[in-house]
Parts: sequence; C-alpha cells; structure tokens
Amino acid sequence: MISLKNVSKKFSTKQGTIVAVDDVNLDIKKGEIFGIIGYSGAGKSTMIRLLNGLEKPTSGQIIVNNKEITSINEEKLRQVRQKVSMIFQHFNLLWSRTVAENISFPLEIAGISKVERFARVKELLELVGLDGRGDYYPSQLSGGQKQRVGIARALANRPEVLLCDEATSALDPETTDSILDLLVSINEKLGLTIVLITHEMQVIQKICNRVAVMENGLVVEEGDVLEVFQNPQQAITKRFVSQVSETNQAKQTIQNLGELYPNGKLIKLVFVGDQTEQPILSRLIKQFDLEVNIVQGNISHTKSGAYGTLILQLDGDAKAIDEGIRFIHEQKVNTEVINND
Ligand SMILES: Nc1ncnc2c1ncn2[C@@H]1O[C@H](COP(=O)(O)OP(=O)(O)OP(=O)(O)O)[C@@H](O)[C@H]1O
Repeated sequence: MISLKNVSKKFSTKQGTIVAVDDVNLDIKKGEIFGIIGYSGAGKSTMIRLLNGLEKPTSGQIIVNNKEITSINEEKLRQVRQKVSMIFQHFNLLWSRTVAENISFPLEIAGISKVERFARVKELLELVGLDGRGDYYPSQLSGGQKQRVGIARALANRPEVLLCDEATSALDPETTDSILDLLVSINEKLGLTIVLITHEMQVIQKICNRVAVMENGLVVEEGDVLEVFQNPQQAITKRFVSQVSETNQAKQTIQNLGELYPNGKLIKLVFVGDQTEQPILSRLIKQFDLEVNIVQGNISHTKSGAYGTLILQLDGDAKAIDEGIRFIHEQKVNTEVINND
C-alpha cells in the first residue's frame, strides 16, 4: 500500500543542515494499522507530511497505492491525495460551520451534489456515533466528539489511507480509548489502512498491528507489536515498552526490594499468548528451594494477543536461584535479571 525506499528529508537552516528523516525504508500493508512512535523531534511529523505529499523527500522514493508520488506532477499527486486523508491533534475544524457542514466540506470541494452530500453526511454521523449532532457547532462538543467530527470529515471522500497525527494526544485517557475503538472499528468495517504517529506506547499497544520506532530521523526498530513488546531491542524501545508495562510505583518497589534483600535476584518474566496460562510459578516454587516474592504482575492486551510481565524476587542460595532461572528459560519464557545486588 505504502512503501518508503531510502527516504531522507533534510532541512537547511541557519544553524546548518537538519536530517529530519534519515534513509528510512518502510512497507505498510493494505488494511493494517501501522504506528510510528518517537519522542519530540524524532521526525514523525515530517514522515507523515512526506506520506501525504506535503513535503518532498530530499532523496528516495515514496510509493502510495502503486504510484511513485515523488516524481508525479501536481495533478496526479492531487488524485493520489484524494485517497489519503488525515486527522489532527487539535481537530482543525471550521468553527463557524456546523458539524454537518464541517463533514460536508470536502464533499463540496469534490463537487458532490447537495442531495448526495446530505445522505453521505447522515451516514458518516451514524458511523462515528454523532447521530443527531449535525446542527451543533464544534464549540458545543467535547474533545472526543470534535475528533469524531474530524474522523467523519476525513472519511467523507472514501479514502484508502487515514493518517493520524497525534490524534488522541489532546484527549483524556477514557476519551482516548473511545476514539481508538472507533479507529479500529472503521479499520475493520471499511478495510481502511491507518498510519498513526504518537509518542504514547498505550496507543500502539491498543490498536496497532505493527510499529516503527523513530529516533533522530532513523527508524531504529520495526516489527509486529506483540513481538516488539515481547522482545524490544533498542534502549529507546525498551523505554517505550516500560511506559506501559511498569508503573512508577513498581519501579520504586524494585528499588526498595533491591535494598531490602541484598542477596536476592529480581527477575522480569515476559509471557506471550498461551504462555500466560501456564503454571510456571507454582512449578518454580515446588521444584526449587526458593523464596519467591511477586513484586509486580500485569497482562496487557495488544491487537495481536496477550502479553504479560511478572517481576519476581528470588531468594535462596546462588545455585538454587541459577537453577530456577534456567528452569524458567526452559519454559521459553523471556527472562531478564533486573538486578544482581
Ligand atoms: N520546516 C522545517 N525546517 C527546519 N527544520 C525542521 C522543519 N521541520 C522539521 N524540522 C526539524 O526536523 C526534526 C524533526 O522534526 P519533526 O517535527 O518531524 O519531529 P516530531 O517527531 O514530529 O516531533 P514533534 O512531535 O515535536 O513535532 C526536528 O529537529 C525539527 O526541528
């Protein structure tokens, strides 16, 4: 659906050249929800602007829907862009127009007749859960409802790709969840390809099939969300994953336990899918002469399956601890010793 081949984007500034996107290769498949995560300045906005043709790459190729958008003329680019829509962090609604008129706006530009526009707006209001709100003004709506208008407007011309630019960053957690649910439902109902940029791993965890992690313009890690959660490779990815799997309180507990039990070992187990149902812990306690304290445990649900972490403190003699850890390894559970103190 979308392919980036050795794409770089450089900006010349008074301070010198900034490489906002650095030799990126990506393939985004039709119908998937693909997330791009990174901290501020990583290059996410530039990436999304490259995908909708608002920026031209300094080098490399971008293929959207079988069209190489870096070399086509303005007219052809406009045709491709009609199939690529976007929603924004601050909604970008027209405040002097009603909800229905906002949604209708791209249809007017496309020259759709009034009767057809009316029918399509009605359909879209239902799709995004805003039935009966067509005559409201944006200022009369909550943040989540404003984003629903943004989504309806973006879908008006039946795009094939929806780009989401930090679409839930201005919303509270509960509203974020409802907007993410809506994105999943339209992805499934309409077969729409969704590309989102975010700095929140919760968003990736909840709705994405695959993720690319960006740092300093580079895609430093990419893969299936469940795999990335299970086995993050880069330091930055580990930080993002821990945003979801470890609370600050638990980090504090780990530190405290490290001080309280200087001879023990703290280990983190990562379970995926069926492993979350195995009685590994009870077998560990029965088979080895170990004191086992549970420091923290949770199960997160990603779009592709369950993922759980369990932090244990193992106390006993060094041999028993090593054997216990070896036993867990043998169960093919990803194990990491957090401290050796
Ligand atoms: N038009 C521009 N001119 C000069 N530098 C730019 C321009 N656009 C982006 N940059 C620089 O490119 C780098 C990447 O910026 P970008 O906005 O893509 O990152 P980001 O990950 O989206 O961060 P944020 O979430 O803060 O927007 C930054 O160093 C930024 O200052």
